[in-house]
Amino acid sequence: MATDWAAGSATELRVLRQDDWDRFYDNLLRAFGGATESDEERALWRELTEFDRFVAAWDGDLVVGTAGAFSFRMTVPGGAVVPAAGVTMVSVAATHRRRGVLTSMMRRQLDDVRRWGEPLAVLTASEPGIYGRFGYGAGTFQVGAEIDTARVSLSVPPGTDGVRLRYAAPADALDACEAVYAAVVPRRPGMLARHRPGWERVGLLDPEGERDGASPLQCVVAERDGEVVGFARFRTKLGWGPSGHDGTVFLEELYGLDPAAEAALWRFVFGIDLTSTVKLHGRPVDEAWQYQVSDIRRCQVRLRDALYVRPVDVGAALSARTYQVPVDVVLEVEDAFCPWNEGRWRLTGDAKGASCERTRDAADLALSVRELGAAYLGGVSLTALAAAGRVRELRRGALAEASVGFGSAVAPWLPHGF
Ligand SMILES: CC(=O)SCCNC(=O)CCNC(=O)[C@H](O)C(C)(C)COP(=O)(O)OP(=O)(O)OC[C@H]1O[C@@H](n2cnc3c(N)ncnc32)[C@H](O)[C@@H]1OP(=O)(O)O
Repeated sequence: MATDWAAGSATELRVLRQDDWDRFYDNLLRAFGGATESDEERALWRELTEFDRFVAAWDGDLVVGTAGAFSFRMTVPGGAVVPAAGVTMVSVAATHRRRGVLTSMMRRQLDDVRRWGEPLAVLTASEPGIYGRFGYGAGTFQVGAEIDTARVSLSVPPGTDGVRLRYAAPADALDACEAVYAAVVPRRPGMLARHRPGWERVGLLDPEGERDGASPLQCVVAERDGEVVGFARFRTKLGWGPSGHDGTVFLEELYGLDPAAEAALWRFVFGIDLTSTVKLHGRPVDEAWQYQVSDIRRCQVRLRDALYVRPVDVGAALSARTYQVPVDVVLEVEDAFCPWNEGRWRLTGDAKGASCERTRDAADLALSVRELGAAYLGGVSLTALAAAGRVRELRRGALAEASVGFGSAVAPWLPHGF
């Protein structure tokens, strides 16, 4: 069995065995505050664990560190769905913190991802300060909002009235909802294809302890001509104040195959009787509802970092996506943690395809792999990163060319955590 040693600690890394999963997971839960969770949730995460891609750090017979990498496939600009290691379940016991255990797990993991031939690693971070040193850049952002639906109305596009809505038990509608999800995946960079059975059930987890007094999960499906064209999952919590009802809708998921299907679902969510607030989180930054509301200020929109992206094989990652306009630039890449990426790469590409090869030519832009990760999905502009001092233009005009090329007509979006 392969082993590594964390610098400065007597901690050994081993691939996770089935028998050790409970100890692995208990370390993770404790690091996240020690909350208990339902048997159903625990069983599902065990089912989703890809044991040969997960490691535990051991101090003698104690699990003191955990990390895993799901074998995701992620949409990239241009619509290709590309292998990406979904880094997950990272924890170090507080008794063993700040001794390099995380660093040793990240070292092992990125070496593994390279060996598996996956060009990208992605994650959602518990704290934004942790992963930059390992080459991850924030590549997608997401919108949360608290909408005063007593005062904010929604104007909807033609065709919305032709969409029929009906309630369904979330589990009964699962297959139809999954078909909608699968159809939407190629449309936005950052979306994850359901790569293994079980992922479709993550959205149905509904532990009572996490409802905070709200209803069990509800589901409404949108249909046109008998076909399911969208769905929303949400909870409601009714309340009564001195002026009457002040109920809230907690929106968990909403997908539509076309603008009218989406608008019908949004209109429904805005209009549920006895509610006057809609709270939502994790939505795309460019979603249509923001341009359909009568008063965006009363929606209290806020932005948050979501998916962190790390090119593990710069050449493969940059040639897997397409570019909005033709680009021909030499990138000088700095990557201290994965030195195989360091040096100059010539990227040539357009909306049809791309190649990215080693070169000795003079560099046009200099940046670290973290900035490349941030810009990769098209949601963070190289021009903005240059203004922040994180990208250097070495040939006049190269920044604008690359920045437009790397952009995406639709904002990248990570629809769910992992
Ligand atoms: C993808 C996911 O699963 S995200 C979930 C991450 N897990 C959590 O947040 C659970 C609670 N926290 C923990 O378990 C741990 O504190 C961890 C995993 C964040 C860090 O583990 P440690 O073993 O203490 O990290 P390690 O000692 O390897 O630190 C490496 C470097 O990162 C820095 N670092 C570690 N944690 C943090 C942090 N939360 N914020 C900023 N910097 C950090 C260290 O200071 C160190 O910096 P240096 O190299 O300049 O000295």
